Amino acid sequence: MENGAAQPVIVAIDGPSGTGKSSTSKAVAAQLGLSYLDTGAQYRAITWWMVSNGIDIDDPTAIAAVAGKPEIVSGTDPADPTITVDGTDVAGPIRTPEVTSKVSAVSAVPEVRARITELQRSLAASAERGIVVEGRDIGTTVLPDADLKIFLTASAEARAARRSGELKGADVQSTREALIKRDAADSSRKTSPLAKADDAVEVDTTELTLAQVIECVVTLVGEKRAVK
Ligand SMILES: Nc1ncnc2c1ncn2[C@@H]1O[C@H](COP(=O)(O)OP(=O)(O)O)[C@@H](O)[C@H]1O
Ligand SMILES: Nc1ccn([C@@H]2O[C@H](COP(=O)(O)OP(=O)(O)O)[C@@H](O)[C@H]2O)c(=O)n1
Repeated sequence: MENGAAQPVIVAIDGPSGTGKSSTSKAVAAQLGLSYLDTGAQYRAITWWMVSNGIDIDDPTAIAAVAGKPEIVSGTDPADPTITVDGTDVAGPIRTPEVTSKVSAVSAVPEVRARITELQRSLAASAERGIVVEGRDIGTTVLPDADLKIFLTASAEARAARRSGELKGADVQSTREALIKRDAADSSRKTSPLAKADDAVEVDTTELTLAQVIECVVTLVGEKRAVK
């Protein structure tokens, strides 16, 4: 685009846990002046609400019945992404091992996905300069018309090493097993499973530094913008 008034650009970044989606998406959005949405945080937030309200996580009917109740609000500034449930800041509580172990079951419930998908589409539509949205089903289901779709991968070993580096003291082997279990649940659910869209660019980050992955995505966005 000429005269600096770039059209909004929508970037979808999907992939399994620990492939670098959050770090890459935040940095790309910040560099390009775009909004940023962590959709995993939204699924974690609704899971946190279910746990806090004593909903039986093994009962999809019970989850479906209350899926519309919590008000989940995401702040989309990549320098300060926020997440609240009914006005309470839940950025910390949504990262506990308990929520992490229950989020796949809650996010497999179709009523939960419908609710959260609607929020995601509305945030993407209102992002004036565009947005980087990261998750599991963004390119396939939430934003199938995204300008650019990226699917990040990495070996289970690399992903487990990265995650246990974050969770101080966590043992790599048990982190690896937990990751593999969550990926299997996310990939095998019926409603919008974790999957690469046919038109997504796959980037294997196993041997790349975070800076290299960011540069790769920024370059791909530039190429898309040039032909828009
Ligand atoms: N290419 C990379 N090389 C090394 N570490 C990375 C790379 N990408 C991300 N990380 C680190 O791995 C951890 C998980 O990354 P994150 O972006 O949260 O992954 P995801 O959102 O896919 O689960 C973070 O500590 C991050 O700094
Ligand atoms: N678009 C998305 C994003 C996350 N999720 C669910 O939310 C969970 C947490 O996502 P996350 O991105 O915070 O996970 P991490 O890989 O960052 O630990 C995933 O394991 C999925 O069960 C989903 O179903 N669809």
